[in-house]
Amino acid sequence: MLLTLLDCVVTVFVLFYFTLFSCFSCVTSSDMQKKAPLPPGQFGLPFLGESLELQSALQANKPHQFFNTRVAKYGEIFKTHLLFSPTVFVDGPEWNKFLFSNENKLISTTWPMSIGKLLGAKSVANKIGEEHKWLRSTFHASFFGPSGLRNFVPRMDKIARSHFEQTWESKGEIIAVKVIKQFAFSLVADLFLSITKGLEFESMAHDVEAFVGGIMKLPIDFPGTAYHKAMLARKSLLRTFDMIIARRQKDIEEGKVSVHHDLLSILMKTLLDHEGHVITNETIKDNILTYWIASHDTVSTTLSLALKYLFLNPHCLHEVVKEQKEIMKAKGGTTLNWQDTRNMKYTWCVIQETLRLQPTVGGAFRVTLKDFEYKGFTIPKGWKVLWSVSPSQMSHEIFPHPTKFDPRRFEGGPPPPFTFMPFGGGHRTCPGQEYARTVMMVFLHHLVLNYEWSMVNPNEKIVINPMPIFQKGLQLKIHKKIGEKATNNLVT
Ligand code: HEM
Repeated sequence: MLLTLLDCVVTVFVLFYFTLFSCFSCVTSSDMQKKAPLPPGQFGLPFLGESLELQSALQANKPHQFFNTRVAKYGEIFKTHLLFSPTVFVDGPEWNKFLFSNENKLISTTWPMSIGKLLGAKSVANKIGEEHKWLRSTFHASFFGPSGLRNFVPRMDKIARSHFEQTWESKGEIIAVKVIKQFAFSLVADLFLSITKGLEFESMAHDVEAFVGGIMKLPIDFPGTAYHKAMLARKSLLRTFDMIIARRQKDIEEGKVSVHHDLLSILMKTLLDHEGHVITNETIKDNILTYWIASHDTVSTTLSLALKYLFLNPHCLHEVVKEQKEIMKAKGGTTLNWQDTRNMKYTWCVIQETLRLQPTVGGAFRVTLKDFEYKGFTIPKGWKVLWSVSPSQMSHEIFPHPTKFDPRRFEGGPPPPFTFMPFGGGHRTCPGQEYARTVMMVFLHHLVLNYEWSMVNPNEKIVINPMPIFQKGLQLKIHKKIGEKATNNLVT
């Protein structure tokens, strides 16, 4: 009750604050009489703008409808008011190209302060310019690019097999999203920190859940709120990281572990920062946390959606099984390697088609750094611009029969530039995409060779908040393949 009251007070305060901010932005823009006009469109209700309309489109899992109705009314560029800020939306690949080539010149990343605080001052998400570039290339070169990742595919293969044995083997029915999240968590805990079980594993699992549960909630740092729990989880995770780092330092000095053992060891021992010093512990901790959180729901959501589409399109599942059997036979049953995951071409088309039809990350906000003109309209400094993947991914011209699940549309080369961007673009394009692809290929390999599944409710509702969420967590009936069908008796 106290919390409900407090929620109300804080909400009113936040609304008041943001309205003042928005009014200020509007006054600034009214100074620009000589400039091109503002884009057409409506700001909607006081305080709330058109946030409720967007929210209801997301609840109905039809975000493109919010944009399409306005594009039909105003044209390819329109203004609106979302999440307490005047916002401009522009449709089409030409804008995507413009936007992503002007990062840090005309626009910049913008996170609510509350999220920035949770991720930490040294997080890649909070950095811009040279430091941002350096952090990304450091993580790419050490682990998240092909040259780093290829060393870890056999280990992913091992973790996947153990996951299926422990979690799927004896079950008749599962809540798929929950179970796949456990897989994603085990992978990160092992590959980033070499933690596979025990108290540290359990406490991090608990903390990551609390962190993810509070990151998108009202930012009230008061005992009992989801945001407060997330802040506590951050502190607890950093304490655990400290203990692991201290232990690792000793182990490396004593030669007990290789410096290429996992992401942590690689970061601790083989990397230098701008000034030629070893990367700091603060930078390591904030970024391990950021990459961990960024991977947590994205991979599990995408895989769960793929399982749904494969169940609803058995001919596609048949193609995936065929491809995976061929890969397994060609290697005589040995552990998967990097090249195997890149040979899974049709399976990758399935994931891309999944991300086209039901994007895991629907888009992002940017803030404008100065007034600028686009197509005869002024976009004022301090406004937000919203980039959304949905409109072009559901365009009839670019993707004929856009509502049809058709992985083969991705065969024979990528779609036209800036039309299909599930991992974003430009300076902030997802640095975890190769990792995500590899993990998803390994998971699907073991899944389709060993299990059959059916959806308990093929019409299970999905809402977007902010990622697609199955209302019942995707209930699946599963069935282990046996005898002739089970072809995955691998040699380890
Ligand atoms: C299917 C899975 C995934 C999808 C669809 C996805 C999508 C995206 C998108 C669209 C962005 C750009 C957001 C923007 O423009 O502001 C992004 C950023 C990011 N992603 Fe992913 N992601 C996925 C998986 C992962 C994984 C597995 C990791 C880590 C291992 C990761 C780490 C990050 C990080 C750290 C950023 C922020 C980059 C920066 O600010 O420079 N993502 N992701």
